[in-house]
Amino acid sequence: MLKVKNLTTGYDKVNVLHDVSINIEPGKISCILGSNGAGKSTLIRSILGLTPVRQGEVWWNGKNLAGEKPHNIIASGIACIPEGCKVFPRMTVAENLSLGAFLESNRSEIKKRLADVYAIFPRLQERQSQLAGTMSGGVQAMVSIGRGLMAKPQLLLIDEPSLGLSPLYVKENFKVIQQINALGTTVLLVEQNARQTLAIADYGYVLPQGRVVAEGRAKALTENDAVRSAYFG
Ligand SMILES: Nc1ncnc2c1ncn2[C@@H]1O[C@H](COP(=O)(O)OP(=O)(O)OP(=O)(O)O)[C@@H](O)[C@H]1O
Repeated sequence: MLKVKNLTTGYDKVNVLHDVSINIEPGKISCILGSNGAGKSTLIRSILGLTPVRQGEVWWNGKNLAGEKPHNIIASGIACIPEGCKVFPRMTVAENLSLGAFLESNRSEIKKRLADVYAIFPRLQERQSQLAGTMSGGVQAMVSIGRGLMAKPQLLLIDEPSLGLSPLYVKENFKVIQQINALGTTVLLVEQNARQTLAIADYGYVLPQGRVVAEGRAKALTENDAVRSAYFG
């Protein structure tokens, strides 16, 4: 579905990703594990066409994305929930969610998607008229995930959904990610929180410093000694 082949890229004169290859299979939850500054967000930026690929290729549904503009990549079925699950604070919950469907003009389809998001997050329906910036970080994270779903993507990229959230909200949102996947959306989860991520993922890549040093089924990675000592303490 999505193949990143031998990707090397970075900023200015420095490369932050080196020869990175990943393969995202449809219907699964895949994850990229790495600590601060490992290059996780840069990988997402390269997939979305925001950071140009210096070497290597990104293939999406059989098409090489070289030179493709970010808005065309988004329109082809990839949505991204950015790091820190940011919302537009002066807009209501419903307005934030509607923005996620900006490529869809059919009003009844938008209404249906909104109903689907409210079914996943009943709390957002209760607060649909509230300004997003006045809500707790955990509820803002739900808005951000909901906004990603409003695009009805084939592939949802989620950049560190646990960042800054209390353990309770992390647990709740990870459950929602599983639920979203069970409803048919392929997920690529980029995280530092290895334990909880591997608990819901099918397959993972370990990217400590811009290079993939280990990959495998989530269960095998959980049992991998190098991964355990680096990420589980
Ligand atoms: N726009 C930019 N210009 C220059 N350097 C950048 C830029 N964005 C990121 N970097 C650098 O690239 C490296 C990788 O950053 P990246 O954000 O991809 O890492 P990350 O794994 O997502 O980490 P974090 O969890 O801290 O966001 C870091 O050293 C960072 O300082």
